Amino acid sequence: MITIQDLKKQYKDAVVLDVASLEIPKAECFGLVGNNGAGKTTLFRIILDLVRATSGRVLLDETDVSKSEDWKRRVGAYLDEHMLLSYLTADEYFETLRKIYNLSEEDLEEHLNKFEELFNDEIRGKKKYLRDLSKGNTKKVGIAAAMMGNPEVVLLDEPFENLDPSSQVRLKKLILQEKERSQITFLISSHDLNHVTDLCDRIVLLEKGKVIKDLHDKSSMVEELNTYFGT
Ligand SMILES: Nc1ncnc2c1ncn2[C@@H]1O[C@H](COP(=O)(O)OP(=O)(O)OP(=O)(O)O)[C@@H](O)[C@H]1O
Repeated sequence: MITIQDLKKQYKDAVVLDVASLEIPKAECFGLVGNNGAGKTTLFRIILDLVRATSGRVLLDETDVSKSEDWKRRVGAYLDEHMLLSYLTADEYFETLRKIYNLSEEDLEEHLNKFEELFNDEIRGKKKYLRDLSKGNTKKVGIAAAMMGNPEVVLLDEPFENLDPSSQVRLKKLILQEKERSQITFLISSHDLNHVTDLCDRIVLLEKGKVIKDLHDKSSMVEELNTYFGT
C-alpha cells in the first residue's frame, strides 16, 4: 500500500503538487493523467525519493520513503532514459541488473522471454549501446528493467509514448498478464486515455498539482476523461 499524506512540492512560490491524501492499495493498477505540467512526473519522482517534497510524506506500507533505503529493493521504475546506463548494450545492462538483483541466468532468461514479442528482435544480441537505440526501443529496455527482480510496485511514466502501434498493444498485453500473474501494484502515467483506461482499475486526474478526479468506475471513466480533455 502506498499512502500519500499532505504532500506538497513548491519551486520558489509556485506550488506544483498539492495532494492532501491518496491511498494506492496493493495490486491496484493506478493510472495518472493530466495535462502537461499537471505534476504527474513530480509525484512519481517524490514517490521514488528522487525529489524531496516541500512538506508531507509518502509511505510504502509503514516506511517513509524519504527516511530509509530498504524499500528500494521492492520497487521498480522507468521514468526516463536517465535511469539507464547508456554506455552499455542492452545485454550488458540486463546482465548488470541480474547481478544487482541476485538473479540466476535462468531467472533473467525467463524474465526477458516475457518481453520477446515486445522487443521484436531489436534489443537482445545487438552490439548497440543503449544511447544509440531508438526512443521506442530505449523505452522497452527501461520497462523490462523496471519489472526485473520481482518488484512489488512498478512505476512507469508515459510507457506508451514513442512505441509503435503494435508495440503499444504488446506492452498492454504484457502488463495485463503481469497483473494477473503477480500482485504487482502498477502506477502508470499516460496521455493515452484509451490505453490507460484499458489497463487501470482506477484513474486519478491531476490539474495544476491537485487531484480533481479519482475515478473507479470503468464504464464511466472513459467518458468522464474525454469530457475533461475535450477529446
Ligand atoms: N526543477 C524544477 N524547477 C522548477 N519547476 C519545476 C521543476 N521540475 C518541475 N517543475 C514544474 O513542475 C510542474 C509539474 O511538472 P511535471 O513534469 O511534474 O508535469 P507532468 O504532469 O509530468 O507534465 P508532462 O505531461 O508535460 O510530462 C511544471 O510546471 C514544471 O515546470
